[in-house]
Amino acid sequence: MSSIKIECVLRENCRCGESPVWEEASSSLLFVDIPAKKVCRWDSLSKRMQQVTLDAPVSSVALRQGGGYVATVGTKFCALNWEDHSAVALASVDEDKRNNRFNDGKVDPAGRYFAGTMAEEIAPAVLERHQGSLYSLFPDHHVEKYFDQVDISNGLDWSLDHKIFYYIDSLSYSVDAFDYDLQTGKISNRRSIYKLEKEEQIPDGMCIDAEGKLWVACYNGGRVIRLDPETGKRLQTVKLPVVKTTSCCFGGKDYSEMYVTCARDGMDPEGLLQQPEAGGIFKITGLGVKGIPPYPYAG
Ligand SMILES: O=C(O)[C@H](O)[C@@H](O)[C@H](O)[C@H](O)CO
Ligand SMILES: [Zn+2]
Repeated sequence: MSSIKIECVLRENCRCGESPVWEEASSSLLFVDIPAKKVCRWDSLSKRMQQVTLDAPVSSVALRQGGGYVATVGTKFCALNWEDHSAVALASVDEDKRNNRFNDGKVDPAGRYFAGTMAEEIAPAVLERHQGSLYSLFPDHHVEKYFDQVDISNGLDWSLDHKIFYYIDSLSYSVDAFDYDLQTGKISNRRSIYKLEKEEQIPDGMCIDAEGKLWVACYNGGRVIRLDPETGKRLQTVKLPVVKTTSCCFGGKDYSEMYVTCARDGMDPEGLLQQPEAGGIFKITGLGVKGIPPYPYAG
């Protein structure tokens, strides 16, 4: 039996921490704080934090083949230069929707950067409905749109054989799957593989483990859950000492640790007193399962 340990490794007070990504080359965790417009990089060896502040909400970050990063900033896919703190737009979406911004994003196994949009929130999960769409930025910088009518575009990942794309529109309270064509980047045959239970609250960020099972961070649920996408069954629940858990990824040595982001926005003063680590970065060890490395953007 493995014994699970949960530890707040960085008390960062993120307003809305999101998009954790492990960078093996520097033993660092990348993540964003969306409303604070920040991309952060925490060196797990030196415990030092670096950050770049941009001029619009930054909702996801990813590695870039050949160095540097890409990020979704406002409604733009951007290339991020860590040295000079610059963000250069590679493509723009939703230009007719002034109140929209990107939300979660991740790179597919062929190096395309997938990310979806949403209307800006008035309060957490309070927003104009059906304004979002799902897009991907191809390595040649052209953008393809998959569908619209999304409420809060969130967690995404691909099966280990690259034949299935998993996706979460938070307000559907469902984890969905599509058939995936890695050659073309096309998706088809949408179906639900898991409906969240009431106490699990709102599905947010997601990642896959080396056994092909899905881990979903439950916003307002204070937990990550492990799902078997084949049977539609929940296999495990890991509770955290903060309620607004937003996303998760594997990292550390051999991807044997899980990192979880969370939010402070939307918590009342009493909640913040009870959960002083809200907005921090959590590390879970002893899960007994590993993750896989993140794919870098190929453009
Ligand atoms: O990070 C996100 O995905 C959204 O931008 C957040 O605002 C919350 O997670 C959402 O409100 C919960 O559904
Ligand atoms: Zn999210």
